[in-house]
Amino acid sequence: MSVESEDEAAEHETRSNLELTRQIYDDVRTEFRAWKSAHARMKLSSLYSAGSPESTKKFRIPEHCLDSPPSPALDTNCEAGAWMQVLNYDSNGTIIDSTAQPIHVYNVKYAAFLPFPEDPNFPVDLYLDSFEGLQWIDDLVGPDEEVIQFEVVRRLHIDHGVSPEDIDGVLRLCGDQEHIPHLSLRESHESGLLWAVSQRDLPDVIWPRRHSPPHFARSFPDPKDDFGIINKGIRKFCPNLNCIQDNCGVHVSYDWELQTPPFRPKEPLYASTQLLALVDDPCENECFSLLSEDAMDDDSLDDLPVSHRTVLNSILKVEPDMRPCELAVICEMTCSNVFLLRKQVLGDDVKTPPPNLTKTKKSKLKLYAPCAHSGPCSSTQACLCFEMHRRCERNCQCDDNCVRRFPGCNSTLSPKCKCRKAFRECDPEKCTACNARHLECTNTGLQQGASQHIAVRESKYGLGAFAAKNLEKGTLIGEYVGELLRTLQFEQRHVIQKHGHLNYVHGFFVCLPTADSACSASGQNGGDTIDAQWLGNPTRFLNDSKPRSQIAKQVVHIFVNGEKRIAITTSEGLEQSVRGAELTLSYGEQYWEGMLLQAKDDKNATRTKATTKR
Ligand SMILES: C[S@@+](CC[C@H](N)C(=O)[O-])C[C@H]1O[C@@H](n2cnc3c(N)ncnc32)[C@H](O)[C@@H]1O
Repeated sequence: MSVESEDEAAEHETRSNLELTRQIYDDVRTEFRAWKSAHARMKLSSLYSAGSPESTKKFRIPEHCLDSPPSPALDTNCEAGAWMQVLNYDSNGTIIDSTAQPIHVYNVKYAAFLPFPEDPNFPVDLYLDSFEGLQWIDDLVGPDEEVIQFEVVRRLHIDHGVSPEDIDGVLRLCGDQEHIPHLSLRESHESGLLWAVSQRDLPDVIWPRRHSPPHFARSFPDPKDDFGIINKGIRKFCPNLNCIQDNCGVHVSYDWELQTPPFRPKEPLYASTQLLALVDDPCENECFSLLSEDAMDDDSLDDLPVSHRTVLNSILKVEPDMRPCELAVICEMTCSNVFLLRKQVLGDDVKTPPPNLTKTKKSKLKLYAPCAHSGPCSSTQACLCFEMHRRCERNCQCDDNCVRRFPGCNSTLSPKCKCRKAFRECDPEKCTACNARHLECTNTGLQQGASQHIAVRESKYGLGAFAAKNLEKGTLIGEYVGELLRTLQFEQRHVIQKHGHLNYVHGFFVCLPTADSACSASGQNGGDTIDAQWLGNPTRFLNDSKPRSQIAKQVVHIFVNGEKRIAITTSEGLEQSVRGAELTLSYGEQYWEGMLLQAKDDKNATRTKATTKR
């Protein structure tokens, strides 16, 4: 076949694939629309039968109004000419009447929806300001389009045998010609149409000719690439080691890369013979510390199975300085063999700390991120914790005995407990004297979920929390829990809650002045806030003690295994909170300043609106 005819054949195939794809697209779109409207009708009829008054109203913006450009800012006079037509339906779906109402046009470029749209006092500009810096994703493939494309791909591949490569080409061509945003099937192991679809619960569309979904080869890291496998796997879990949630949505920030730095091979800090200094007592597994000098130089390990070598090699990349006695247990080998193999693999030179492996992005350090680098946590290693003047915590990748880590207490006596003084709960891994591991220690209340029974009932300011029994001073009443908000969400919620004069947001910014120096900056959630409006426990009903009450409680921000949490306790200064008394705490002047300012602004806005109308 000549070169020209080969080209022609390829062109012909592309053209027929394109026609086929267009045809399939048309079919799938028609089937999907039919399914969707049947689905919507079913929903609507269930609403009618439930007799919901809302179901008899529908809103529609007349089409000619959609053409008008949105006005740059709040357009109170509706100059852009946008109207909303309100149609009233009876229970048979017949229109009873229709009225046209002018609508305000906001340049809502970023906000998904506007709260209190009918309330002229809502601070729209302030609310929209909090969305600054966000933008639409231009090439977003909508969820409906994704379902349609997935089905098109399935039919092309299963019914017509088109290869994944050709499908990619023809989808691109079709998308470009018809201006349909599209994804290629696989862009990386974490992006592309197939990956996006695998992340969703697809709607249960009943396609006329449903087959099993296509299986396209997915790429996995090379089985010999230990770090590739670890780094692919760790993304499935929450980076916070205290959390056991897979695909956790609470602790994972938008900046995954920074929050969970990939694991990298560690450089050994000790020469093999220097490991002898780390052994106090020889282990019972043919301990290397008992080897004669001659035997130490013998590096013939002929009898060692290959699988043992492979396992040890992998572990040495992650923990090169682990004691041979411990490694021997993990690898099911004798301690002497571990020692000899380590010597063979890593040599016997004293290692100097390697150059910086982790380049940290300083501009993004607002969020808490654990440190991850080789060598000790010092200025030479670009250690994030060192730079931020904070302690290393459990999520950091440094050794357990890193000097920047809080050492834990070695005391069973509460006034002497270093952890209490530093506003930390005792650490089950470090505080052995008080037996924190088995939760015998009294400084583990938040970890144990300890709380006091609180009665919730009407108070002077809406609902309030009341002591259900006499409470001794210093008693942990409970933990202030709710949704963990990032700064941006916090700003948005704050505007809404202040407007409603009901605010359940509690910040982590404040820290008691006597706290450990690590307190102000460190913590997995430093800089975040807790919002108890929609989720919480009875501590959300503690009102403010203004004017000063005799039974004020205190809020303490406590470190629990590297995370900041909010404990509410009865004040140390007071003898006892009696049964039936209202439990209150001080919200702080700032809280009320914000709320009052807002109330004043609202009043002024009403007055201005009224004057303008007149
Ligand atoms: C965390 S909530 C407390 C529970 C609230 N009373 C309820 O009914 O859900 C805080 C809100 O309670 C009200 N509040 C609490 N203490 C108050 C006080 N001393 N004076 C006026 N309002 C107060 C305010 O509306 C405030 O935004």
